[in-house]
Amino acid sequence: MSAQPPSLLIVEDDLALQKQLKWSMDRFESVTADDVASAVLQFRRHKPAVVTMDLGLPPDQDSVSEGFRLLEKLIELEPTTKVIVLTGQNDQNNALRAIRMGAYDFLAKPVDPDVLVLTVERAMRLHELQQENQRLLTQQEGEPTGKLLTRDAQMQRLCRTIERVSASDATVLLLGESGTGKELLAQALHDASRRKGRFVAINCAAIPEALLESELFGYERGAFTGATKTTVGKIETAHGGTLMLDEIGDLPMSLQAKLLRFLQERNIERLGGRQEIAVDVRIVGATHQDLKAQIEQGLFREDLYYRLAEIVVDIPPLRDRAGDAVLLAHAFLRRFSSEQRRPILRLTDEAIRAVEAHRWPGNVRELQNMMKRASIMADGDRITAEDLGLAVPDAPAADDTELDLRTVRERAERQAVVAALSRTDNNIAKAADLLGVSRPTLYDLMAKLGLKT
Ligand SMILES: Nc1ncnc2c1ncn2[C@@H]1O[C@H](COP(=O)(O)OP(=O)(O)OP(=O)(O)O)[C@@H](O)[C@H]1O
Repeated sequence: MSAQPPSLLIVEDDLALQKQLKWSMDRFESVTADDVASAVLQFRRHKPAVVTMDLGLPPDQDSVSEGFRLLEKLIELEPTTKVIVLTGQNDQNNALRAIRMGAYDFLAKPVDPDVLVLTVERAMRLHELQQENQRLLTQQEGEPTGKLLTRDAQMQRLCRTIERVSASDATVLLLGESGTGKELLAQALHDASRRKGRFVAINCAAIPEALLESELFGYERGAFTGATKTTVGKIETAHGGTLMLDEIGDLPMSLQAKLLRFLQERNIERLGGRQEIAVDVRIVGATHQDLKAQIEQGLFREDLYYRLAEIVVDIPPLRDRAGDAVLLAHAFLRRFSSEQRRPILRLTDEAIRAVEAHRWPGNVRELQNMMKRASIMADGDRITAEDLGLAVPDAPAADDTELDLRTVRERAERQAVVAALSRTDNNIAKAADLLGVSRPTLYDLMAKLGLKT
């Protein structure tokens, strides 16, 4: 028995030819079959990456019906398999039909062994890369920041920072416009920290000043009129976990002092209480405000700022993340389509350009809401710029002042690849077509630029 599992299945009913094919492709571990039943059996058993198959199979060698039956079955069993169909000369129609059904490639008989080996090799390479990509994707989903979709280099770096600081107890300050994903990142930080307690978020801007103190610190029974029972505050609720103070720039001065005291001493006193309660909580502050400017205006305590800002994470707005708007638009459409049990909605090319050009003042939240509305309102399976209420841009503007050729080239390459992948919703074949390169070249480029599908 060979050490390697077979990666190639050769389906050919002419045994002499089958032997010849096996011999000419002896660099691959292969198994053979001579009809639909034996091919399916071998396929299920070995899950080969590549199959070469004849279309004329028994019992009806002169027709292509058995061949197509097998092709359909193989693609159904494993859509990622690369099937190479060997057709008769002048059999263009069947070749095209096979490709439409999901075959990877076709070759006309008699097949040149060198061409065959080359085609199989490329198919194997592609299969391997796709498996690797799939593995990376599932791995990414398992990561704490896996729910955060991005292909932007700065955002990816930021995710790694979040994962890295998660193990420490450092207080983290997330700065970013509204809807940029601050809460998503705070939650990811908590998940990655493996702190056993809960993740609790409180929006400091949404709660009236009079109530905010009791919300945060809790109160004892009888502390004020209406305090009929002792109630723990958000800080205590998050004991052992993470407390996100959203819109911390809106925290009233009186509470800033109290929060600072808590951060220094790590214990709280409930309203109306006399006892100090030690609380172990990781604080994550978040705001869309410019805290430094607020400090200058006397609206935010500088000492509190430095307590909060042990690690500062600047989240870029969506408009500055290359390719992300379209990537997210596709992802949201897929999610909403499946939630509404309807076929996946697609953006027209014009809609894609409009999404790319829009400034997204409300960032990811605005985009998410727009896709949700569009998916509810859509009549057919296409969404136009008009459906989205977006203007169609004229021509892409270029304002590149960078003149170092290598930097310019690399940036342009990354932009083009990211845009092509986003536009085609990660369809490698279509993205490669758009870019005018072969699929293997695109995979090489993606590897070089550190991009995942
Ligand atoms: N990169 C992303 N990938 C997927 N979903 C995202 C991403 N960024 C944000 N979202 C989603 O967008 C919505 C808004 O994000 P989130 O609430 O985290 O933003 P925020 O910065 O906290 O907003 P605000 O400042 O208004 O509170 C959420 O539903 C979130 O799940």
